[in-house]
Amino acid sequence: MTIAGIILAGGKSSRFGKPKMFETYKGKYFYEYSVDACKENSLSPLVIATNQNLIPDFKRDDEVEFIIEKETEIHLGPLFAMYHAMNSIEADWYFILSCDIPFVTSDFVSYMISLAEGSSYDAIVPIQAEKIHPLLALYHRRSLPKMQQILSQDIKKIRVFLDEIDVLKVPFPEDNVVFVNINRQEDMLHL
Ligand SMILES: Nc1nc2c(ncn2[C@@H]2O[C@H](COP(=O)(O)OP(=O)(O)OP(=O)(O)O)[C@@H](O)[C@H]2O)c(=O)[nH]1
Repeated sequence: MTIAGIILAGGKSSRFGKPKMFETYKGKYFYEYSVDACKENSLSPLVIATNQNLIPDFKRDDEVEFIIEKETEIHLGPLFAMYHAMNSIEADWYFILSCDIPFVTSDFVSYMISLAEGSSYDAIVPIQAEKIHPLLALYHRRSLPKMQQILSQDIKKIRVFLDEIDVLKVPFPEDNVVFVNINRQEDMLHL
């Protein structure tokens, strides 16, 4: 079973006001927490999906590749970015990680991966207090055609895609901080 790691680190960061993947927490860029959690689980290939404008600020790392969206694609959102990256990489499963979740841990990634072995689900997605976290989740290669179909209808909502595939929803306790997600400057108060 091959599992690729895909870190989504593009988008507009319009609510945050500046590219949030380069915000720091305890001396590390936000996106580096995702990189490290993937490395510790030997996810390969390990890629960062981003765009040309952001590329210069990422640290060079021999273990990390970049998938770069074209100028016309950079504002198409996470569902497109997932599809674009997954479609360019050969793997059975893809671990998608959002760049704005600095509390993501290797143990979390490891637990999610343990559920993928032998699984016939199309996606394995965490859920906490009834909130689903599709940008910290595993997607099987077999979900790609449905993703493409949804995008071809100009639908950008991941929820619509999830309704069309077979999803294992994995419950996490309410006090688990892994899912703390930074969208606005005031969210930094939770760190
Ligand atoms: N590669 C890539 N990643 C994206 C894109 N849009 C969003 N993301 C990533 O998806 C995750 C969730 O993004 P959002 O916070 O919903 O969107 P955003 O554009 O980053 O921020 P807002 O403008 O504040 O909505 C983050 O990790 C983003 O970096 C995109 O078009 N390309």
